Amino acid sequence: MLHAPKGSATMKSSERGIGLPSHKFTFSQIFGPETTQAELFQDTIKSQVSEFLDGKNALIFSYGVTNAGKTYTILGTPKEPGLLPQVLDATFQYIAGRQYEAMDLKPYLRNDAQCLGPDQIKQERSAKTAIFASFKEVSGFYITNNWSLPSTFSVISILLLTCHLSLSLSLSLPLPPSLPPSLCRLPHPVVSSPLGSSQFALWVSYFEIYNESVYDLLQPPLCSKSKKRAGLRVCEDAAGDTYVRDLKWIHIKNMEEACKLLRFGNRNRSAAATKMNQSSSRSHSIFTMKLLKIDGSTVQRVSEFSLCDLAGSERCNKTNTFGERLKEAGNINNSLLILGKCITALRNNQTDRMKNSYIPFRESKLTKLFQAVFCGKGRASLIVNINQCASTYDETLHVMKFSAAAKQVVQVIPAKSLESLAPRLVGRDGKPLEALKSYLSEEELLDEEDEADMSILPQNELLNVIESLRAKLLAERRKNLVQEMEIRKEMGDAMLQQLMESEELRSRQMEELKESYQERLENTFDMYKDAIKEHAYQCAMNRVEDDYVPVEEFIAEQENAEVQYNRMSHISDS
Ligand SMILES: Nc1ncnc2c1ncn2[C@@H]1O[C@H](COP(=O)(O)OP(=O)(O)OP(=O)(O)O)[C@@H](O)[C@H]1O
Repeated sequence: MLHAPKGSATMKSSERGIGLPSHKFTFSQIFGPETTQAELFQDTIKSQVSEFLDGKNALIFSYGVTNAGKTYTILGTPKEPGLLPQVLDATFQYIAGRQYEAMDLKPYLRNDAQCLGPDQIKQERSAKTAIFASFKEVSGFYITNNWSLPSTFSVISILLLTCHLSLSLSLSLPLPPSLPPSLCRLPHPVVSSPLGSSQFALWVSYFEIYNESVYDLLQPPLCSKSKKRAGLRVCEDAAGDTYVRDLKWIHIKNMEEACKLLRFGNRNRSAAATKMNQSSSRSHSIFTMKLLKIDGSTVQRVSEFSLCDLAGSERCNKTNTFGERLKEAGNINNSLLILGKCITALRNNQTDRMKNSYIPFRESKLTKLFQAVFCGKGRASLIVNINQCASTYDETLHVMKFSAAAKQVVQVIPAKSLESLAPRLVGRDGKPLEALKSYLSEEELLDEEDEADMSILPQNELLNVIESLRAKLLAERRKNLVQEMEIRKEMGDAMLQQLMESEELRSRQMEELKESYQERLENTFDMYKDAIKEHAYQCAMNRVEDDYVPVEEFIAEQENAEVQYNRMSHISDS
């Protein structure tokens, strides 16, 4: 239950009769400030860790306003290790004694693995050595970045009643039928050690999305500050799954190595002080583990577990944001906005069978990268961090509204029934497929309030009912509009088809006509040619007949001419 404090924008609005001063939200689970990190792990993501060890994908987000405890939830402190070190610890316990030591099998693209040659293995080893060489011996379990805060600030942080609200966007996949039943049980601590001869290799990556660019946090820092870090590209593999190209994947064997990598990555992470948090994270950081299950020298499966520490959602005026910080805030808010839009569109598509809203996964790097998980290839959980600080009330309310929308994505789909549908839930374009639409029955789509006696509802509940009815009416209108458009499109298509067919017929007839004219023309031409030839021959024959002189007459004439000539020459001589 959120009650707007005096002076907050929400309270001011409600005093003017717009909106309510109190809001009620429902979450999967709520944890108070007394909750330990171990309890949080047990009650939230433990089941996802066991699924990960069983070969499925998992994604955890920590979300909330700046300074609400997101980084604390994910990383924790040396005394209170957060979710990430606990997941790593559980994984190493699970694969203990069954680690695949050779580094010749490495994750490739999003879900594949590749076999490395001797030179590539050498490169992998030297990349790992280069990272570890930058550390002196690490003592202790886990060391985060700068946890020491100014004394005034530490007082404030003690007063913070940081809560973790957990909800999950569960789109779980069925267990592979080949899995032995022993893997489904969860004794101490998360999943029992596997039976059989399988071995496991754990590879990790750590990157951040800062100002909509992806940077590898396991890349050695640049020597010169003037040089710009190289951003990495988000690409798609043949199956349409996204992956970060040229991202460093490091093979780790124990918690000490994991701890060093985390320290290395955290040093590279873009954190800058805002007015509200001295070590505020200005980027979304994503730590991903890939577990390769290997039989002999063949990779049987690759499962992925990502923990995403989102940058704080914030309004610019509160956090004194200028220049570079302002640009960061814009990018942070934009990617969170897109995340919100995707979740809202997913929810809308699930609640309205006729709706097929566009889901803007591609509009931000964050959602593009995790599209597959949202679309059924794994299970996503959102851990919402809030604090009771009155000055961030309006932002916190915003966070809660967003999370409430995310929560509804889960409520519509019973996870068990989803299992058989999950792989077909959403197409590559992010649109939900027919399977899900037809799965939801009319009754499931009717809210309880449709059947309730509304007169007994308090005013704010009535407003909610009105709001929901308004939304339904709008959805209905939109549905009708879509149907009308579809009919128009169908008619247009049919007319176009008809036009194209008649056009084809016409051009075929033209062609035939042309051919027949051509033939007739050629025949006439031949006829004329023959006639001309005949005429020319006749003329020639006539000429021959006219000019004909019999031979005897010709000879006599010749002789006569000769005599004449001789006589003439004699006269001239004398
Ligand atoms: N549950 C908790 N118990 C004790 N201290 C906490 C708790 N949650 C947060 N803190 C402290 O509050 C301060 C702010 O927390 P943190 O840096 O995790 O916030 P954040 O939400 O990640 O902020 P940003 O988004 O700005 O990075 C830190 O000093 C952290 O140690």
